[in-house]
Amino acid sequence: MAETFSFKLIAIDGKARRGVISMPRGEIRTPAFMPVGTGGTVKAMYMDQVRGVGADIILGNTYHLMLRPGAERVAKLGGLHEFARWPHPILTDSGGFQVMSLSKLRKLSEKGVTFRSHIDGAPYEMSPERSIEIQGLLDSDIQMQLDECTALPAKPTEIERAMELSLRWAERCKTAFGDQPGKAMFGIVQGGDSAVMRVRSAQALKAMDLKGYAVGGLAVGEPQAVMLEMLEITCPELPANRPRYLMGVGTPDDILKSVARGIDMFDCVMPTRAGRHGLAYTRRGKINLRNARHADDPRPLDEESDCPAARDYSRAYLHHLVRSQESLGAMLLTWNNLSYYQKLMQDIRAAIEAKAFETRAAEISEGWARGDI
Ligand SMILES: CO[C@@H]1O[C@H](CNc2nc3cc4c(=O)[nH]c(N)nc4cc3[nH]2)[C@@H](O)[C@H]1O
Repeated sequence: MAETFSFKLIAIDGKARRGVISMPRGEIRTPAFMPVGTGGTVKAMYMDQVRGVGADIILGNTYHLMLRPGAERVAKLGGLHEFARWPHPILTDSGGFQVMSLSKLRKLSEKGVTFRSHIDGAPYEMSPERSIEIQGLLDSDIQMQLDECTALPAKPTEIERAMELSLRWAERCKTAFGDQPGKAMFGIVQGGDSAVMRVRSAQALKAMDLKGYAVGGLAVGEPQAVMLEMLEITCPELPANRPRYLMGVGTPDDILKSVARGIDMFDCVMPTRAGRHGLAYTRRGKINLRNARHADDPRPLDEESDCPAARDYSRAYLHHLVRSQESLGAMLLTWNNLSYYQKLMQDIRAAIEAKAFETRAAEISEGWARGDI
């Protein structure tokens, strides 16, 4: 355990980086995948299981938690770690993205955003200062600045406006966050699919000397090639000795390709959401357990996995659970998927240390393509 937030690079292989973030609540091995725990729970999982598959950190959402059960209430109950019984690091998103994608009647101004809850229509205001205040009430370890994520495609003037607003909000969040040595506030690079705007955003945030940097405004439906091109433009502008977090990403293939371009941290609803919809991620590719072809298949998802959900249950049983909409179906597939994602991250970290990332990445991708599943 460390008194203060620090990031150490252990090995570099091309642009791929193996590092470790040290914080009072524990260490985060990078490249890292953060299971999404939106409302203070990683859906269909016990927190001990989340830890058991190898997660060092989970993600929470300011937007959801401020609406229900309320940030002040969580603070009164001892903060999000106590509330959700997860004593390890938590990163919270700032709410801007969720306001724009979930809430109703939202209005954005220099001051912040006003909106109505998607749950009960109640009115709320969220300024950069209030977002940081809420993340503090949740006792979040890594807090994200409030930003405006531009939906793509967008006009250059729109991309520039939102990117510049986000920079002003970054300054206000840095001031509101103040000096908290055991925690971190990350800036978020915006700039849509514009190289010029991405560089301007990254350089301005670098000048603020923040403890970490997220690449935002991506994984919003753009082609993978556009996302990767934005990483090739953005990462070189960010300080090498600070963590880089690609928000909302992604599939196993997205992760391999983004690590290869210098990204250290990921979060994505894919493994948990897919698990609830009958989809299993395996080293041989994705399996849709809804498909009737599994009805009589006695094989497990992966006989070599150390995860009981992958090793001890037949595909026929999983197919039955999914078809019958049994809760255990979502539980076992979520467990399998998060276990697969963490095994992938472990594989990636070891490959970078061995200076064999490119070869290993190709082997992993071939495994998916074999398709003998
Ligand atoms: C396209 O699939 C949907 O999209 C989400 C994943 N993609 C994503 N891109 C993001 C960008 C930002 C950002 O620019 N700023 C802040 N503060 N948070 C962000 C969070 C993000 N998440 C999933 O919810 C999924 O349902």
